[in-house]
Amino acid sequence: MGRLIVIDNPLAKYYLTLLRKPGTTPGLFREYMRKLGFIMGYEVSRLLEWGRVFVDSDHGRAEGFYPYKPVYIIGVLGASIPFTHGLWDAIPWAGLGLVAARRVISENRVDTEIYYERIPSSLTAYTVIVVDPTLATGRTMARVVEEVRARGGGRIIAATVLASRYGVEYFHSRFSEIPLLAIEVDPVLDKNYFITPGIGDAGDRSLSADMAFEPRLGLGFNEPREDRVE
Ligand SMILES: O=P(O)(O)OC[C@H]1O[C@H](OP(=O)(O)OP(=O)(O)O)[C@H](O)[C@@H]1O
Ligand SMILES: O=c1cc[nH]c(=O)[nH]1
Repeated sequence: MGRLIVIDNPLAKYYLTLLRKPGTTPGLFREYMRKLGFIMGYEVSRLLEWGRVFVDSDHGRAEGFYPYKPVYIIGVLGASIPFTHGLWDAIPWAGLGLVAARRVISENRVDTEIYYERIPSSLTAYTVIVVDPTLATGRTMARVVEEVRARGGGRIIAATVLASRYGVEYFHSRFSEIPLLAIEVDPVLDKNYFITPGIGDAGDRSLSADMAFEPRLGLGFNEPREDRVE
């Protein structure tokens, strides 16, 4: 069985708790996803390769670290935009590749269709982090890993917010050597291939318009008003 790393951190679990609530508006959903991306970047950094370096401060020499091997992040569009952004904030020296994928669900079958790719033709020099906020059946993550492999990507790390137990098993049955990091793993994949209890449709919730944006200010933008600005 492959290596599953479930992030043991109350701050991460708190933001996931907020993502689960159906009342979390798209603006806040994106904000919490981005924070989770940063936390995930912090955890992924333990698996990156670091070199040691001497650094001279004004008062003497100390030992420090520097990123030894270049990194590429591959974000899976569209749901992963805020999560990927947060992870990139944590590891800003990484390159960013994008793959757009959608699930095609037919009777008793789910496939992943890739409809856009912007990844370097060779990834041999890089540690590659594949980032997608949900891993339900695991088909999308596996399909994107195949694309990375086809470009010579050797050292790969998979990062998600929420996985299903089934998805983890499927992913590791295909790629037992790839570490998979998740904030949490839920027990059930329902008959529509959704993670249960889950966070709903992460794509819709991450990308939708938000007429209640900045609810903390109580502005209530979605209340109709007469005095429109022309
Ligand atoms: O593990 P899987 O069963 O493959 O499901 C996970 C995929 O589902 C979601 O994408 P979706 O197909 O909803 O597309 P979207 O991001 O464009 O909404 C999510 O972002 C993953 O890519
Ligand atoms: O539970 C799920 C499954 C696929 N995609 C999602 O966004 N959520």
